[in-house]
Amino acid sequence: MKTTVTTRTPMRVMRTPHLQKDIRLRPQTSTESNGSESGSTPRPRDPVSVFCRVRPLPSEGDLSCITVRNSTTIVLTPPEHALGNKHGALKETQCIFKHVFEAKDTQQDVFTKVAQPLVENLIRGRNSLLFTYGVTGSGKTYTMTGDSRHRGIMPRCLDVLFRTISDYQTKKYIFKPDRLNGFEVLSETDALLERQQEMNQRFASGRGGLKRKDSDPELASQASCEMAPLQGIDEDNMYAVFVTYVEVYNNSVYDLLEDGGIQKSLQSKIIREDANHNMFVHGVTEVEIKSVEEAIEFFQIGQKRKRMGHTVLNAESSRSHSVFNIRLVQAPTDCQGENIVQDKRTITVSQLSLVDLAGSERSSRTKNTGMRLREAGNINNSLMTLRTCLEYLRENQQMANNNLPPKKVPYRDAKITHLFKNYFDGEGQVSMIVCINPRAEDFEENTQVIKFAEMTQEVQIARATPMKADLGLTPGRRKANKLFKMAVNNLNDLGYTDAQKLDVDVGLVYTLGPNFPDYQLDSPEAEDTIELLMQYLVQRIDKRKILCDDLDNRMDNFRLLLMQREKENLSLRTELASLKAVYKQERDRSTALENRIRIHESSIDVLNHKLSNRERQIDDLTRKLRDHQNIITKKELEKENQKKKFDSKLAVEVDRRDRLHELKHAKLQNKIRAKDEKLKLLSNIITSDELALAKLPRSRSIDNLSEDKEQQQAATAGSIRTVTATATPRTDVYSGAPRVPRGMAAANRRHRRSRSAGEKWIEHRAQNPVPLGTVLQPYLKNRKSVTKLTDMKDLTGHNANKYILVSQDADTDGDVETKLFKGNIIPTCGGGAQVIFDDVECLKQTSPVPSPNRKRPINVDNGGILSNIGTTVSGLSAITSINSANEIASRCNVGIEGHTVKRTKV
Ligand SMILES: Nc1ncnc2c1ncn2[C@@H]1O[C@H](COP(=O)(O)OP(=O)(O)OP(=O)(O)O)[C@@H](O)[C@H]1O
Repeated sequence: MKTTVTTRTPMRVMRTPHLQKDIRLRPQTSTESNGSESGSTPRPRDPVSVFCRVRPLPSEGDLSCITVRNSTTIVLTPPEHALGNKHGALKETQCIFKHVFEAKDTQQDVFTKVAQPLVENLIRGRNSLLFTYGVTGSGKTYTMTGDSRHRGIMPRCLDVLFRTISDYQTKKYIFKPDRLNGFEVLSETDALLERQQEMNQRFASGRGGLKRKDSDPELASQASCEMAPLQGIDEDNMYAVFVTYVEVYNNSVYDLLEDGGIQKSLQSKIIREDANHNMFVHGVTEVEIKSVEEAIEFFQIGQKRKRMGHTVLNAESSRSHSVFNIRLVQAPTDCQGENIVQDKRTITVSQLSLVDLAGSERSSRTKNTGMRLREAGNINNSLMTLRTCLEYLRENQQMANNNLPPKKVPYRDAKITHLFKNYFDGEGQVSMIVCINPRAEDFEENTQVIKFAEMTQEVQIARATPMKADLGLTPGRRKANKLFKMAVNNLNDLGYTDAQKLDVDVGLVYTLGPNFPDYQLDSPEAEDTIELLMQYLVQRIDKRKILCDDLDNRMDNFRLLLMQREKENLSLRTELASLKAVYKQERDRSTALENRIRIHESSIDVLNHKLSNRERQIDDLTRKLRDHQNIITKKELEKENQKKKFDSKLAVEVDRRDRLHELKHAKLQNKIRAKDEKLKLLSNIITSDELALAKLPRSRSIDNLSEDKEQQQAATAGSIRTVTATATPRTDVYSGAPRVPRGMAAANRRHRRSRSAGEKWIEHRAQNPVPLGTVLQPYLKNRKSVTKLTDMKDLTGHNANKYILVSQDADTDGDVETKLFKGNIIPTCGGGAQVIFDDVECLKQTSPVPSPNRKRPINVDNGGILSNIGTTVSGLSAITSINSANEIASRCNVGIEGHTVKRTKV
């Protein structure tokens, strides 16, 4: 990017670097000014600017000896009591100054007229000296320093200076004092290290160093200012401010900012001359400051040290000269206007010295003795030396026109004159404020002061020529760079990311510099003009050479760049062609892919539609499933509840049955015991019958008896013929003919009788018997069914001769077992009847489905009473047989006892 910045700062003086051996600002030396000046081109000179400030009268009753006539003139009127004014011998004295400040004039007025031009000098690289001169109490310190409400020249100078350079300050320690009145340029890294070291030292310990408070309201109020920044700053330079504060007391120089305690501060310093013939206090503490508050803080530290030193030395503050130096260091920035050129020769140092001189009263008037007298003597000596120096300077300058040899100026006679030798002897601007206390008592001292001021005004000081290095860099580059960066940032914000890669070009601007000087040779100073023109032409030639070289370089660079671009262009064209082919292929491929995508998209739509339908269905089904599950859960709960109820009922039932069973068992036991006794009785009867029968003839009756006996035995022994009804599938098998048990006689007398021979059966059964679902039924032709045998007539009333007892039981497996106990009814001699059981038929209906509770059949050996008829006879059947046998026995009771025992249920 090419910048179009063509404005140049007015103070720039072109000077080619190769001609400049040392481009530091270098005031002329006394030798040059006094001796060799005659032979060289005369430099423009300005008289010392002397201002007068008349303070208000200390008290209302005081008489004044001063009258301010106008802004430049005062009149000194001798009071009547003044020395040598007998009979009005003394006349009024009128004195003219550059400007006279009256009592009503403010500190700002004084600053604007006196000090502001000096600060402008400072910024432009010129040295300046301002000192206040006057008797004690005339307002020197008030003018120079002021107080918190009426800030003096010094804080105002700092304020306006920092306001002016605020945007152009370097970081701390970029410039570093070399302890020989010069400066070095440090790199960013070194400066950073220095800053870190300083910070470490501050935090390390609370040593009595120059530690800075963060914010002091008093300082802030002193620092606050309403002044506008000054014009004319070189915006391509970077600036740093350094201050020193020294005191000259009894012709010794003390450093007021020295770190290390009062003892060290009281060690006097020596004044030395640097390589450029500038005078400086050797080893003085030079503090870099970055704000006006910081500067005032250091000033106050110095003031404090000054007071402490005076206490130690038993001195008076107004007996010393104070010198507060503000040094402005500036150096140009590089071609990009960003960093400082790392070359110490490019540094320009300018200085503003603010001097508050001690009071100038005579010792005879103050009537001092001893120490004070010595102080006064020293003060007078130093002020006298100043006066002498200025007088000699004036005389030398006046005599220079007459070609007379110059007088040696006695700068070294006093420290204060020695320190400022280069101002008077070299170049710069010197200003003096003469402070006057207008009271009549100070008339004589004021007269002396005014005489000194008049004389000083006649001294000419060479005008300072700022020597700034011209490195051929483009003026305004810093601003251009700043603008360029702003533009780049704007472009970046707008989305042009490539903008960041752009480089700013703030190279040389093709101009030969300032206008040609006036070259009219008809004036008396023609020779000077020619000299000036020659200098100007040399500068122009040099500048032209620089520009030509730069142009050649640029042309070469441009050619190279052009060739490079052409090559790039060719390769880019080839690349473009191949890319176009690739692009076409890719476009075809993408079209095909797009078509496929379209097809897939339509099928995806169909699938999506289906999917949504399916999802709806799934939702419906899920909802139904949930309903069903709820119903099932509900039912299961109900079932569970019912089961619980049933279980509880069952438990109650089982309990009740168990109890009944136990009762029955106990009853049975009793009955068995009774039956046993009865059986014994029966056997006794039988035995007695046998004995009776034995007496009868062996006949058919015997056979019958034996047959009956057999039947009796069978009945007694429980001869059982078991018929097993197998149920596969649910069919009942009835054997019909009873089988003879093992070990029994094969003969069955019953079959020998005809069935039609008049058998008449009494069927004794339950009220509602379970119907026999068997194929084969018991054959009972003439029968009468009774449910109860309550009376004898029931057994004999029907001419029945056969008795059958039908018993039905359901076992645990649910099988129904029907038993038919058969017997003959035999009338007894007592008119009763007895039943002799001779047969048992057992009909069993077995469920075709095997019950889980059904147990494997077991064989029971009952000692011949119960025969085991194969494995098909169940254990339960056997037990039933035993019960049946018992029952037969109980039935026998009917016959034996003549049914005396009441049977509730058979
Ligand atoms: N122009 C002024 N307006 C108002 N007050 C002033 C003015 N000049 C001086 N004073 C006051 O006069 C007093 C003495 O002034 P100052 O200390 O500045 O005198 P000085 O010349 O510095 O004395 P010394 O030589 O002893 O240092 C101070 O209190 C100050 O406020």
